[in-house]
Amino acid sequence: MKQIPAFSLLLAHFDHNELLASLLALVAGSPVYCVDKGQHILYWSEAMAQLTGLPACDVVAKRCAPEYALTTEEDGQVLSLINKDGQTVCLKKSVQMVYDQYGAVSGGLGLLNACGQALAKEAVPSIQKTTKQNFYGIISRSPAMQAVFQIIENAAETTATVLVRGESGAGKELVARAIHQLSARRNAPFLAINCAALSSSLLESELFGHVRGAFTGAVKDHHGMFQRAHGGTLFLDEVAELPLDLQAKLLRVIQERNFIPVGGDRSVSVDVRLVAASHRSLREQVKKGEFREDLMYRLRVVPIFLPPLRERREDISLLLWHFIQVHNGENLRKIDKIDPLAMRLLLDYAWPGNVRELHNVIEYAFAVGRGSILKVAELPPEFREPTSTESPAIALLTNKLRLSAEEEAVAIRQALQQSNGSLGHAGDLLGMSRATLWRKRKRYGL
Ligand SMILES: Nc1ncnc2c1ncn2[C@@H]1O[C@H](COP(=O)(O)OP(=O)(O)OP(=O)(O)O)[C@@H](O)[C@H]1O
Repeated sequence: MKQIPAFSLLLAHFDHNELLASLLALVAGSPVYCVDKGQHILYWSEAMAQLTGLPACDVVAKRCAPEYALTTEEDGQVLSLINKDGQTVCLKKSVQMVYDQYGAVSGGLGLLNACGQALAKEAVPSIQKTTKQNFYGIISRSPAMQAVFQIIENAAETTATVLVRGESGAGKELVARAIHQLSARRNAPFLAINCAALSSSLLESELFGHVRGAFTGAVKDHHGMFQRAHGGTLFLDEVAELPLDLQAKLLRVIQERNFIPVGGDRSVSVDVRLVAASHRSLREQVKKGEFREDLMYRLRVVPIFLPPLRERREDISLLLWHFIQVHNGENLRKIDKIDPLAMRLLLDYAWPGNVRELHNVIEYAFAVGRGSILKVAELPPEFREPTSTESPAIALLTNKLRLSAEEEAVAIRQALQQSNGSLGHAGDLLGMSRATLWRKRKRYGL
């Protein structure tokens, strides 16, 4: 064992567990982590979670990614990674191996220190090719989304019609915008219309325009979206809701690149790239007789499926920190920590409203709470309503499910740390009375 001066004095003076706990508490604000000899993560400081966007609960007890490996050869190596804000950061890894009493490696401790600018530039190209966590404003590190990014890149080079399928709030419009931005049409207009939001006649007039006198109130010619998007991209959201008569008109524009405005007698030629989106399956709509099969095939030349957020859980913490960062910039409040119980609730939630809902949750926390820690009480009410698939954290809050003593002790320790030892505050976080908390604390020796 490597000895530092007065090391034995230190060991003799303190209880070893207490000493270790205090040291870990001291370094929690630095990007420090620890692995066992099989490179499984044993400890992941709060600063590591902040830096990488990966909370401890997602990585502890799992084998670390190769870039985080801790071996003597890795000491002094430079690693570049994309942080939770989507920026590439360059870090120097300092490694301290830990040996057992026979001199065999039993694990390692790692510390990441920021490197200089020049190194950061050198490291950028290779990492950007493999991991894009911020793709034209679409934040994701999920493999399924990385595949979507590749399809977007390839499709953008063509003028093929794209059909994006995904639940509400999953980012369909962002995909359409990314295609436009990446395409040669980027300097021409990008226009978006929701086909479910307007009545059939209004929609027709909005899409194809009308001539003066076409109907009561049509006092002058009106250029529709197809004309205004000439040379650019038109995003047709909720295309499955398009009435059948307008489906025929849309098919004609796609096939012949021209249309006749409402009340007009001359066709207008246009060059517009279409991106359509739907939360429904167009195939199902075709089966029900509500969507034209020929139009479906014309629209889904390049189909893109956006998985819902609950199927790409690795994106939850990344998105949470992304939106926190955005709101931190508004100077109303600066959140630099998410209470562990709140994080568990957020990670376990089903997110029916997908990323839009996640953003709303962060906006809510900024509206109702203050201070640097996002707490359970600052989450919208649905996070505190017990459900049939309760997470252990909810269970603890509602006292419905029994946690193992170990899990309960961890939750109590975290809540006490969070509230600087205040029993009242920790009890609020845990949903326990002061007396219950006092008793449990004594029982677990906390
Ligand atoms: N991966 C993402 N990264 C960052 N922001 C996202 C992401 N996905 C969605 N958003 C944000 O969530 C909101 C909803 O996204 P968007 O409008 O693209 O979804 P949508 O699937 O088109 O929803 P709808 O069908 O309800 O119109 C927007 O504010 C968007 O910026």
